[in-house]
Amino acid sequence: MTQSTLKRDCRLAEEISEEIRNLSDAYGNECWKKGGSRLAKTLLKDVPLTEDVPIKIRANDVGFGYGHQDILQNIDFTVREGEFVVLMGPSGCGKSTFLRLVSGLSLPTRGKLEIDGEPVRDTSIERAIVFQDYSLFPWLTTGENVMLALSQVMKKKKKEIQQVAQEYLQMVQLEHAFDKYPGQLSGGMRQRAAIARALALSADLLLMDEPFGALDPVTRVHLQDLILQLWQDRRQTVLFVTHDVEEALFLADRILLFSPGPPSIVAHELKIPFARPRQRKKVFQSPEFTELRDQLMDHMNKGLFEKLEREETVFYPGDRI
Ligand SMILES: Nc1ncnc2c1ncn2[C@@H]1O[C@H](COP(=O)(O)OP(=O)(O)OP(=O)(O)O)[C@@H](O)[C@H]1O
Repeated sequence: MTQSTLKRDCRLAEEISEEIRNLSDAYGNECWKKGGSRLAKTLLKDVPLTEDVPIKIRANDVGFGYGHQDILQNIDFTVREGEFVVLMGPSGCGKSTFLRLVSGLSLPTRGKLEIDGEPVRDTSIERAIVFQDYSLFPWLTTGENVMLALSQVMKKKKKEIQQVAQEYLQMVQLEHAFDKYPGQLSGGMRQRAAIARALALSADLLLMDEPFGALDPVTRVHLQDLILQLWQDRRQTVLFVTHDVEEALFLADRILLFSPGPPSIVAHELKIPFARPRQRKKVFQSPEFTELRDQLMDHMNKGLFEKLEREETVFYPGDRI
């Protein structure tokens, strides 16, 4: 063994023991399974996604409808562990509906939807979701909303849980709102509180439905960077819905574009080649960025114009809120 490999292995051993200490502090002994999987992800965080990475979500001919109206049809794709996948498509095409299916809040009316090789039958603490309408408990303060989520995954005393909740609220610049009720917050603040609550769960799968829709541009940029930073550290699998083309290109490994529908299918898939960790300026100024943005806009416009040619109603984002 050379001196440099010895040094490298010692450093790795130090990192492993440090991580084990952190995990044991954070979760206690009951949660070693979860701790072990986080440890593996932490150690593998800089390893690129390859075909060898296990499949997290598999949709096989998935369909869903309300009554006689089919909303989603023949949805077929896989998402690998640790992938950041963005879902895009015109308003009303079924992106939120698909997130509900993955979360287990609704079940497919046809086809198979699996997570970790098991059919989705119910909701799970391993799947954190940020809804468009924030859905905080109005009778709890902002801090209590985050603490409630944390108490599901941390076996700790109230004071420690309170401290961690404060840290998550600080991440979304909301530490001053700990004792305020959701009704006392602005829409953007409620949205940030819901994001803090979802992040606090450290779930394997993070489902985000237009999480930055109500935010001002500066806060939006801050939260995009935060999500990417946390994703880089934790390597959660993320499904993220947005109407913002630039946001999608900056965040995603892959973009799935739904057709206008209903019923909608996954009409196009775009792989995003920018190296990680990503630097905003570098990405936005690259020639590939402009090319990908134009490609994506072309695909989105094509779907909409086809729909108009069939003389169907086209909805705009926000029409249905
Ligand atoms: N509870 C419901 N009952 C009947 N139809 C519904 C219900 N919820 C949603 N829909 C319909 O399902 C379709 C898909 O809605 P969904 O909210 O999934 O679209 P979306 O792509 O997320 O839209 P947006 O971008 O506007 O949020 C729409 O036509 C909508 O009207």
